[in-house]
Amino acid sequence: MLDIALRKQHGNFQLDLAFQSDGAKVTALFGRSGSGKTSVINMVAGLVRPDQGRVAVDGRVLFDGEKGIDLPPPRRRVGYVFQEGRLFPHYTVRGNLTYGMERTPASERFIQFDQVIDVLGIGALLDRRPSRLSGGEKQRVAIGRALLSSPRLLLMDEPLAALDGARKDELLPFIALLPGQFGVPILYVSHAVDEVLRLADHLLLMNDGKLEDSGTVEDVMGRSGFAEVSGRRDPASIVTAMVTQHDRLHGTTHLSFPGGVIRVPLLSAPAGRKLRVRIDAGDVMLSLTRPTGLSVQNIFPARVVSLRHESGLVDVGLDLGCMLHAQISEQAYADLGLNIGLPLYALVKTAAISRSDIAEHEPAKDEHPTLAEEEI
Ligand SMILES: Nc1ncnc2c1ncn2[C@@H]1O[C@H](COP(=O)(O)OP(=O)(O)OP(=O)(O)O)[C@@H](O)[C@H]1O
Repeated sequence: MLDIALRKQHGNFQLDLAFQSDGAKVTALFGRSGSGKTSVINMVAGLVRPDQGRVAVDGRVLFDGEKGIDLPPPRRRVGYVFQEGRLFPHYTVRGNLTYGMERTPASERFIQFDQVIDVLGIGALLDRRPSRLSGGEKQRVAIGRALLSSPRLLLMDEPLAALDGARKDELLPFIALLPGQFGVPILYVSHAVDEVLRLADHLLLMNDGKLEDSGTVEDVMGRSGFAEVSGRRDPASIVTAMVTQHDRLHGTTHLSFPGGVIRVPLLSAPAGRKLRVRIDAGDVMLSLTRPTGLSVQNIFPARVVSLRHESGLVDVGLDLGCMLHAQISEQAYADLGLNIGLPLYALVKTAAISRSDIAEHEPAKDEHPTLAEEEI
């Protein structure tokens, strides 16, 4: 349980927010550059002192402005992974890894060296210096070093931002494994939608030093504040789905979800894999009758459950076993005669769902991420 309230004046910039995150494995702090994300985690880590506030992790108070509690960083039991590894260049990988471990009293160590090496796949790197590691390897070692201090909370500040797309895809599954394997919750700073989709349970949306929204990934990504901050056209729905089959002939993968079967562009994830799919509200069309003679493959019976008028558009909430949002014009709303409870059909074009809108959410228990040979 994270219980955080922070106030800080940085020149003209004022940070003022409070949140709690109970039971989440990964809490994502999402916002534009300069919204104050790094400042928040620096204050949780004890690297920056808030003007006022309180920071508690599982009931253990790390900072309380009123009570004069301000634990120094090493006593906070918080691990920190920075954007670019920040490994000690004069230590080998082994030296970097044991650094944090040796500073944690033996009675408080609950994460084992061998387990970290194994989960992060860094056994072959132990005798190398950081200068002989690729970007992805450096980050895995940095994660290992943070974990080996047996932290009660892991802070990650855009840990993938310095990596190219391929390395990023490779590291994401490792990060997804961490809370389950080590039982350490993560506060994860990002401004990448795909990372949040993949990793987070709880989402905090920051804007100009304030918390603009907070809740489950499904809820927050479905609201207009997130669309605005992430530069997306419309709000979106996040549906949870499972891979059922690949239709290579037609280049599609079939996913089962509460609304039926949705076809998306061909994926490599195996059958049975659980995914999150992001569907932009503007990509959902509505029809009062089941359409025929259309190219659209994804047609779902639905019922209107909410109508929200905003800036000349109507957000139509649909129940099709799960929630799906459609965004239509006032004209279309009037022409269709929409009202609450009306049965209709929701249509989603397969091609409108891009691969970056689909993320594995829970890694399969019996699988371990695989690594390609990395070029330095
Ligand atoms: N020590 C400081 N002194 C003055 N201003 C600061 C200080 N640290 C941060 N700021 C200001 O606070 C604001 C928030 O910065 P912060 O780094 O927390 O944002 P961010 O959301 O993490 O951005 P980015 O994604 O670019 O890292 C910025 O306007 C920044 O210039």
